[in-house]
Amino acid sequence: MDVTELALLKGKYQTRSAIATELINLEAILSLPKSTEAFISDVHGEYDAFQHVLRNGAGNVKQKIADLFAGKMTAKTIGNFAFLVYYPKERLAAVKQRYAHRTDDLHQWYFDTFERLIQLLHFSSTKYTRSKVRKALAPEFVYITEELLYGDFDSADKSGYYQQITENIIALQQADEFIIATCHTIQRLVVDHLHVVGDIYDRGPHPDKIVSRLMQHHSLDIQWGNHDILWLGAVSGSKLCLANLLRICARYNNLSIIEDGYGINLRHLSLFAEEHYQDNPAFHPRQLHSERPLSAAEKLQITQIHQAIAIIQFKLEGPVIARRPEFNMTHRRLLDKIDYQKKTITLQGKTYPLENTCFQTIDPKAPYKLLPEEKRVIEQLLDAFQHSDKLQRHMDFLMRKGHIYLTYNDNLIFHGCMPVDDKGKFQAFKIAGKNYAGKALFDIFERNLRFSYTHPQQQDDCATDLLWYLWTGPLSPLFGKHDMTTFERYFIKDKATHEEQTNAYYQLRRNTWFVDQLLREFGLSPATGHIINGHTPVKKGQNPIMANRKMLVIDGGFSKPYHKTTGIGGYTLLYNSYGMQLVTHQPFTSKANAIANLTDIISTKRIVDHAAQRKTVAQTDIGAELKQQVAVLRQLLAEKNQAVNG
Ligand SMILES: O=P(O)(O)OC[C@H]1O[C@](O)(COP(=O)(O)O)[C@@H](O)[C@@H]1O
Ligand SMILES: [Mn+2]
Repeated sequence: MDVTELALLKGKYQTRSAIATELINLEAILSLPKSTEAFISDVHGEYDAFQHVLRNGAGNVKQKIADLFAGKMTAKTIGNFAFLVYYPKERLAAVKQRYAHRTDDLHQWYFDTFERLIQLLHFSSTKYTRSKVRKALAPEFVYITEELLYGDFDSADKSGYYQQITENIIALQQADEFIIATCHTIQRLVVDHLHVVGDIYDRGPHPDKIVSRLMQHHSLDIQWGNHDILWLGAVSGSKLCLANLLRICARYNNLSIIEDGYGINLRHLSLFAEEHYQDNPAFHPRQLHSERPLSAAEKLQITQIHQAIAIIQFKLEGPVIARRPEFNMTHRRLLDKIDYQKKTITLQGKTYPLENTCFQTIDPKAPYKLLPEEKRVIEQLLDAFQHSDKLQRHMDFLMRKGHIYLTYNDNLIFHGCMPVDDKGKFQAFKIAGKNYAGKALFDIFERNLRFSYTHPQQQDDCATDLLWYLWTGPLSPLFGKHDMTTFERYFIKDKATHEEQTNAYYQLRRNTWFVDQLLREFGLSPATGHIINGHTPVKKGQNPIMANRKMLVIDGGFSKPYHKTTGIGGYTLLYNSYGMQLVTHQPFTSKANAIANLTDIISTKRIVDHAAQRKTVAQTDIGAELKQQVAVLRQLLAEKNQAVNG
């Protein structure tokens, strides 16, 4: 606690009774059970699946219903009730249709539902103070809900009073609103704090909706993923980050996020592409079966854009790599390793034939030189990105809530890896003549990102180039692979060249000694800490829980294109007062399907660890702050008591 906070606290509680009341309050809070945290990762634009997980409290809502109504509800009733809590509006519509001409039955349903919801709300809020619960209630229903929540239903004197309230809710046509508001409050209370472990953006269709939804969330933090960095990088002035994200949008048939989502016009790029590129199978957009099939003209247009932006990207890479020798990426300057006549490329001494080439805008004598139109297109796009209000708001939010890593309640959270050598020694990266490794490496990247973000007009400076490095550099903690072989995958058949060698971190993190060393590096205790990562999809047959249960990887693949390799629809991790649980989600098909068939996507829960004793708020980071306040208030009270007692 700093001096101003101390002064504020002293100023706020002037009288002895005010201090005593606050002390009683704080100490009571410290003894409450620790609230529930949920971790989610690599959502990659899959808004509906993400929403579902928020609505079902990462599986927690159903668990609470099952615990509370054990022996009183069948599995089917539990499922029905759970879906009402997840999707109250849609489920209400179905119920009202069912009871269309049976008002009495509908009223009975309302009475039963009010009672169950209030019981569930009560059960979900026992860990919190009344003041916190009040903040989670819809303002228009605070009074009514509190009466129902804390009322004494058994007292004969009051039973008429409660009956009057519930009957009036129906008579005054507030029943639906009340049910919807209460369900939202329950959703909110079952998970008190959300950690988003990176990669909100790219591949899936609606990252913008995810960010808008997160902006409404009551309590969260974000660890940036390499894909999020592309978007932050573009707004910070990196043309390379911009070219990469556009290329990925074209590749996944997602250009509408740019145009419709963020109101950025792609006309110049599209016209340029149409003029210079033809059809090319290597650049066809990937399409999932569930999507509306593209017309031939649409497909051709995206294929042309895809090639145009990919070539701009490869051209832009040359000068950045050249001006930053400390990036050690000279081998990634590829356009000067091509024999344009023979259509071959020589990599590490080996020559490969090139296929699906589209090098017509490249001058073999100056392969990295942009055509004047290419220059204009990318500059115009950068300007548009930097002037989209909505994108700016979203990126501001990502900056405000985001970090490269976070330590929170004993745990270390980051998206990718800590770059290490085979022995587990932290690898050093040189920035402006100085070496950074371990925690210092994470910190210097974050400092540069914040600098670049606040200086968007500086586009060729080191801080901005480092943003692109974070996307693809061999020592980037967000990437963690030696090369990103994008070029090879478009143009070279030999799959050996497509391989992306991973940092030794991904092997070593299976070992307890290694995880302990990392926790210590960040000032955490190996006895209580965990590391939580996203980034690498946990493939079928692999275990997401490693190193004596201290290392947890929760990229289960929300991303639809990865469902085949992971076999599941994603993981979430829950950390409550009893310990940690890993929740596996089945692939999510669509919201409409989930509601119509009541198909939940939670499959299994695996206990990661189980606390012998329930953890309390006192054992959390917030608890540590509260304890400091308690100490200050105690001292203040002692001084005041002494003054009174003389
Ligand atoms: O599957 P795609 O779209 O070709 O993307 C592959 C690229 O994505 C990456 O895996 C990075 O994205 P992730 O952070 O989602 O793993 C690169 O290593 C790789 O080159
Ligand atoms: Mn990633």
